[in-house]
Amino acid sequence: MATETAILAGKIGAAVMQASMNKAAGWWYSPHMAAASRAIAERIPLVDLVLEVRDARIPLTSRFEPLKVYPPSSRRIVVLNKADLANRSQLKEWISYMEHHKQICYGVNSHNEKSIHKFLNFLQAQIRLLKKLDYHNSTTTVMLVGIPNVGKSVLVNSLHKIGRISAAEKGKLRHATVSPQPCETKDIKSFKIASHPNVYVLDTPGVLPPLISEVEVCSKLALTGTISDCLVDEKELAQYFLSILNSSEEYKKWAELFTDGEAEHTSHSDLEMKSKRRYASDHTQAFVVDDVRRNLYEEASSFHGRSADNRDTMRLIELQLEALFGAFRVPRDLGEDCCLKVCRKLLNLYRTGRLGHYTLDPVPNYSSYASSFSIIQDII
Ligand SMILES: Nc1nc2c(ncn2[C@@H]2O[C@H](COP(=O)(O)OP(=O)(O)OP(=O)(O)O)[C@@H](O)[C@H]2O)c(=O)[nH]1
Repeated sequence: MATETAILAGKIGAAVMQASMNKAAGWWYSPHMAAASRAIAERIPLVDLVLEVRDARIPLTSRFEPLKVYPPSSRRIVVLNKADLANRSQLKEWISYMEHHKQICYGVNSHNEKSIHKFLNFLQAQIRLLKKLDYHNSTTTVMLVGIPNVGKSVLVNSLHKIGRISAAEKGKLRHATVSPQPCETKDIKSFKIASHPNVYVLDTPGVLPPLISEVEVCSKLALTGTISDCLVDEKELAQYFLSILNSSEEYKKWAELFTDGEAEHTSHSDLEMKSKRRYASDHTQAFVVDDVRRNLYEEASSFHGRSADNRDTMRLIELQLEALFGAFRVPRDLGEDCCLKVCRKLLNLYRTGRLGHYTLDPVPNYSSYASSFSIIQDII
């Protein structure tokens, strides 16, 4: 079911995003990215361990192309970051899939201290295994690599913060640049995450291939924030997200918010009413998020079109976007801008995990043709 859903949403997404992606093709590949790509490639054979950071929502699409030439080994760990935003059961399936194919893989939420603590322990254990007898006498260098915006800098900051605190020798806290915009990391920088023996982690700039031929791949990268919004049409991106939402089970969880108009008559305290008036246009407020969910649920559950028909699906998406003007309290007198405002708010809620948890890459079938060697190599 999850696989069919992802395939259907993918097809619709590809249809919706075609024009936008043609416009964006290759624009992300700056001279700066080319230089970073060369610098990373030179260092890969020199470091002890490579952590390939991928986005847990797109474990396949976010693979780091330059590592394709290296077979799975104990010198490489795939880190599925932003685990808090992915579908939990599909994340588990992805990790099992990688492990089944001898690729060490770990899911992490870099914003969560407990998750980082566990990951740090796991990393130390891997380093001990790698270095064996030499462990206590040698310094280990770990390099984080990945496409833009997968959370490499947040991960290195968190490892540095926790590792530094637990290390016997405490250094000054440093910070790698973090941003919701892709390509903010410009240089390779080193951070100490353990002492006696020393472990250093190199944060590197995000790198994408110069050209990506598949529209579906580009659409997923844009939706998850790897390709900057200014390179794509945000309305198309919002439509793509809605196609994913409508073909998933996530919106059905919001049924309890839709009480056939009863919500209108529920009595609210003065304080609640005041707060609602004061923050009416702040889409991050819980009452606005609930309104958004309620409207999306109402439109999707009362729609009678065929989900396999692109035209029907697009009609539903248009109805949902219409309904969101009210939910987000966006006045319609702003012309073109008001639609853009609605789409931006919707994308922001999706990207912060407030509209459900989605894994956009289906887990390949272990036993089918997908397990043929060349395809496995493409994935891991
Ligand atoms: N929800 C969630 N957000 C995360 C996580 N890790 C990173 N982020 C967010 O993802 C965005 C990108 O994080 P960065 O650490 O700047 O990503 P990067 O890979 O270093 O980006 P580049 O500079 O493009 O290479 C920021 O808005 C982070 O707050 C995570 O585990 N969970």
